[in-house]
Amino acid sequence: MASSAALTTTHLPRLRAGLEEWRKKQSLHAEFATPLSEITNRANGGGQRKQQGKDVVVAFRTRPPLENEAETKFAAAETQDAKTAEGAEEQADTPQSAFCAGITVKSAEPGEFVAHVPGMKAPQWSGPTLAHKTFVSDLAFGPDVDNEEVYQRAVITDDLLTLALSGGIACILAYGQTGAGKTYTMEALEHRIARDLFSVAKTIGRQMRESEKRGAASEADQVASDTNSEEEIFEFSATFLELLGKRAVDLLEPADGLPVDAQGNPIRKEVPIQEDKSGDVRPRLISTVFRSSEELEGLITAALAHRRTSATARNAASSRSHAILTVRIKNKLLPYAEEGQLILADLAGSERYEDSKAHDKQRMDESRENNKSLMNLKECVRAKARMANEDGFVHIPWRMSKLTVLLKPIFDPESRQASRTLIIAHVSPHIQDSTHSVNTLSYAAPFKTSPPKPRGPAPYDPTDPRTWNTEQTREWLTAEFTKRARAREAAARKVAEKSAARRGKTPPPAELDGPVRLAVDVERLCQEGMTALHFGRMYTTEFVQRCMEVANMGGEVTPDVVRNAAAIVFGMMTYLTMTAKTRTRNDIIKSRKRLALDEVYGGISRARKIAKANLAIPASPVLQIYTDDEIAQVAESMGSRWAETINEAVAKGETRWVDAWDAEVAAINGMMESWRAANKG
Ligand SMILES: Nc1ncnc2c1ncn2[C@@H]1O[C@H](COP(=O)(O)OP(=O)(O)OP(=O)(O)O)[C@@H](O)[C@H]1O
Repeated sequence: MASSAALTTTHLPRLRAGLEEWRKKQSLHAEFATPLSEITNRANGGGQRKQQGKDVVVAFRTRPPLENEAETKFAAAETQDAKTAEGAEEQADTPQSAFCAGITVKSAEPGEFVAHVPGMKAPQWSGPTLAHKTFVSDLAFGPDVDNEEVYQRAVITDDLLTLALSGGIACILAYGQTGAGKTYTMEALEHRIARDLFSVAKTIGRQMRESEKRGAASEADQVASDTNSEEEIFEFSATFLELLGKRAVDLLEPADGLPVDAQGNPIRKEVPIQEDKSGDVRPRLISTVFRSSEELEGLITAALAHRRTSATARNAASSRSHAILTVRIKNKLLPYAEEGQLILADLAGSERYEDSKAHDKQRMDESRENNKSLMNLKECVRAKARMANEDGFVHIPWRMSKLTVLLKPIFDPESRQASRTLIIAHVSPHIQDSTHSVNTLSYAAPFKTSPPKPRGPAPYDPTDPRTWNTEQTREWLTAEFTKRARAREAAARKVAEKSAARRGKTPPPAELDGPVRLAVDVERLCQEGMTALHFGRMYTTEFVQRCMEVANMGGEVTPDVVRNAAAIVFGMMTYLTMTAKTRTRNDIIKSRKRLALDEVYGGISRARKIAKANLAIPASPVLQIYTDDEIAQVAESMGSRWAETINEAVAKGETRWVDAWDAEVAAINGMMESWRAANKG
C-alpha cells in the first residue's frame, strides 16, 4: 500500500465521492446537545465530570483548512496534465479546490472523530481506497467551534478554575501534529483563563465569606468574620518554562544582559529539573506575583514573545519545544493547605522519527527526546486515567522524562491534592495528514475512561477512611476536632500560666478532661448517609466552607479557629487515605516485583528471550523507540552482562524504593544508548 503522500489532486473526485457515500450511511451528531448559552458565564462551572469522578478528560479538536494550504500539501511532482484530466471540476471552486476532509466529527459529546485514511492498492490499480477509523473521546470539537466554545465546554464545564482555586491541581495539555493548532488553542485558553481567574476567585472568596456568616452564631461573631472581607483571599504567582529536547529555560528571564548567539538572540540559562529532598519539583524559575488579569496577560504575552523570537532563530523550533505555564494559588485563609496549581502545557509537535531524518543531528536528537517524552507522557496519562477505576495499584512511570517530572503534581500517586487533566488532541483537517491524525487520535483515545464503578463496602479499618460508615466517620471527626480543641485549651493555659507567673499568682487548676467546645457540630457536618468517602471527594475549600456553615462560633471559637481546625482535620483525613492507598500500593508493588522478576528472569538463559520478555512489559515506553531486532542484537552481543546489568539496577532500585520497572527501563535504555553511541563512533 502506498502512503497518502503520493496523493495528487487527480484522486480527489474519487476520494470525495467515497467520503460522500460513507457519510450518507452515517448518523452524525456534530452539534452539542447543551446549548452554549447554558454553560456560558456559569462562574462556578458545571463540574459534570467532577461528579463522574473522572481524573482525565480527553477532547479532540480539528481546525478549518487554511487558505491555499491544501494545494501546497500535494506532491510537487504532480503534473498539470493530470490535474486537468481528472480534477477539472474540482479546480473550479478555489480556494477549497484541493481540499478533501480527512476528519469527520461523528459526535460532539461523547466525542467521536472518524479519520479517513486513503490507500492505493498496487499493482492492480483501480483508484484510491478509503478506510474509516473511529476514535472516541469525551468531547469533540469540529472546525466550526471557536476558542471561546472550547473554553466554556472544556475548562468551565470541567470546573478546572474552581479546582485550582480550591487547592487542587488543574492541568491542560495540548497534543498533536505540528501545525494542527495546539498553540492556537493554548494561547487563547491561557489568555481566557487569565481574564476569568480573578472573577472566579472573587466568587469563591464570596462563598467562603458567606458560609462564615451563615456559621456565625451571634452578631459579634459576624463582625469578627466580616473583618478582612475586603482583603484578597488568594495570592497568585506564575512561572513559564520551555523544554527543548532535554534543555529547560525560563521564558520569564529578562533578555537584557544575557549573552547572545551569532544571530543576536539571547542565550538563556539552562534550568535544572529535579526533585528536591522533600520530593517536590520546583525548578529555579522566576516566579512572578500578579494581582490582576492584565498583569497575568502581560506575563503570558512576554513569555510567548520570547518563545517566538527564539523559535524564528531556530527555524520554527516552537513546534519542537514544550511550553509550560504554571500558576500557583495560595489561599491566605488556609495557611496549612497545599497551594492550588494550574498547569497549561503546549506540547512539542508529535513528529515521526522518519520525518525528522531529513534534519541535522541536533534536530534529530531533539525529535528523539520529544518522542521519548511524549511516549512517556502517554504511559503516565493512561495509567492516571485507569487509576480511578482499578482497585489495585497502577504504575505511573513519571520519573522517566523531564516532561513528566515537571508534571509530577498530577502523576504522583502519593499526592494529597485532587487533580484533573484535560488533554486536547489536535488533528489536521486534511486527508493528506490522515496517517498523522490516526497516530494522534490513537495516542489520546485510550485516555477516555468510563466513570469509576461504585464499589461495595470494604471491611472496617480504623486507619483507612475509605472503609468508614457514617458513625465511624463521625467518631473520627469528633476525636480529631476534640484534639484540636484540647490543643487550643493547652495553648490558652500556657498563656494564663505565664501571665499568672508574671503577676506572682497561682494559675487556676487545669481541667484536663473537662468538656470542650468543638469548632464544628460534627453531626451536622457529617449528615446521615455521609461517609469519609464523600469528604474525600471534596476540595479543601469546600470542606472548610462546610465546616464554617456548621461552626460552633462563640467564645474562643472564631472564624480563624474554625478555618484552621477544618484545614488541619481535612489534611489529616487526606493523609490517612493517602497512606492507606500507599500501603496497598506497596504490597502490590512487592508482589508484582516478585512476579515480574520471576517471570522475566527466572530460568531464562538466552539473552534474546530476555529482550523479548522485557518488551512485553507494558510500562517500558522507552523500549518502544528501539526495534525488537535492535534490542535482541544488543542483548545477544552483551551475553550475560545484559541480564546482570538489569538485575543490578532493579536490585538497587528496590533498596532505594525506586520502582523496579523504572530502574529496569533506565538500565536497558542506558545499554541501548551506549551501543548506539559506540556504533556511530
Ligand atoms: N481552530 C482554528 N481556527 C482557525 N485557524 C487555526 C485554528 N487552529 C489553528 N489555526 C491556524 O493554523 C496554523 C497552525 O496552528 P498552530 O501554530 O497553533 O499549530 P501548532 O500545532 O501549535 O503547530 P507547532 O507544533 O508547529 O507549533 C496557524 O496559522 C493558526 O492560526
